[in-house]
Amino acid sequence: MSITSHEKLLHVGGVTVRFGGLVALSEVSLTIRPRTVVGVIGPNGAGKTTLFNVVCGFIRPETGDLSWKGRPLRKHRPDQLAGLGIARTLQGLGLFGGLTVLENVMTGAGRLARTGSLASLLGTGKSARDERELRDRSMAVLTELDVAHVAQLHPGALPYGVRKRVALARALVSEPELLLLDEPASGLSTGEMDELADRIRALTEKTAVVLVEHHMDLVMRVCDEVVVLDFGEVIASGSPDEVRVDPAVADAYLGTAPEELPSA
Ligand SMILES: Nc1ncnc2c1ncn2[C@@H]1O[C@H](COP(=O)(O)OP(=O)(O)OP(=O)(O)O)[C@@H](O)[C@H]1O
Repeated sequence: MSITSHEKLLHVGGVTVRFGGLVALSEVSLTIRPRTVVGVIGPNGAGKTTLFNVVCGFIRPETGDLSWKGRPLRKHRPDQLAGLGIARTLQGLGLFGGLTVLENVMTGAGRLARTGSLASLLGTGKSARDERELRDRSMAVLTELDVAHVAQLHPGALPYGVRKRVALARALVSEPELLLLDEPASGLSTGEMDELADRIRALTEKTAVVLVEHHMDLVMRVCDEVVVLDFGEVIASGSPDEVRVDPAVADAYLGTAPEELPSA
């Protein structure tokens, strides 16, 4: 069945990025449909983070285009993402050490800020009711992620796995239609990774997810579609089952026979 434009949430078309003489992305295209999980995998240096950064507006592609819900996405900046309905978590988490967990989560509400909530938080348009609503919403997301008990603590004092949940809560508070996750499983225990897998699947009730991840077992378990990059090129894409048996993928992951790739 062909994909009609209204079914495309995000489309990346023929994107090329160069750093000096190095081609980090070469004619990369991908489409994210609503409420699907798309994994972006590939060996070190394949271009995954660069692609993530292009979508976030950190890096402008040399050629190619992006569209969001059928409209061109040009010159967008990372601080505009929440307003568009896109949220992200970064490898480095990027939590503010001087704010409590609850305040950190409240800062993720850029999209809601259009109605004044963030302005209220920042004291630029005082509205106690807006702030209360944002607080309640932030607490609800923290509760959903089982970290409400640390709401009044500062993130620096918390275990890494808990901080990762706080970063996820901050991304989710804006109720994004697309969530970009950069290596969400790094540093997590096996149990935490299982919870993360369930969480990502549960998110698809409302949200599409792009998952840039090294942990193949997580990717194969939660993704509807997997895009494989190698040296900046898309060398394979399809369902986890299709990608797992693709010889080009095994070649890219040196010495890894297709049957040795983790099963779903
Ligand atoms: N700012 C930059 N300046 C120069 N080269 C860069 C820059 N960012 C990335 N690169 C290069 O572009 C290529 C793609 O890098 P990228 O970080 O996107 O890969 P990756 O798939 O995310 O790798 P990893 O899995 O190791 O995080 C690599 O060769 C990298 O060295």
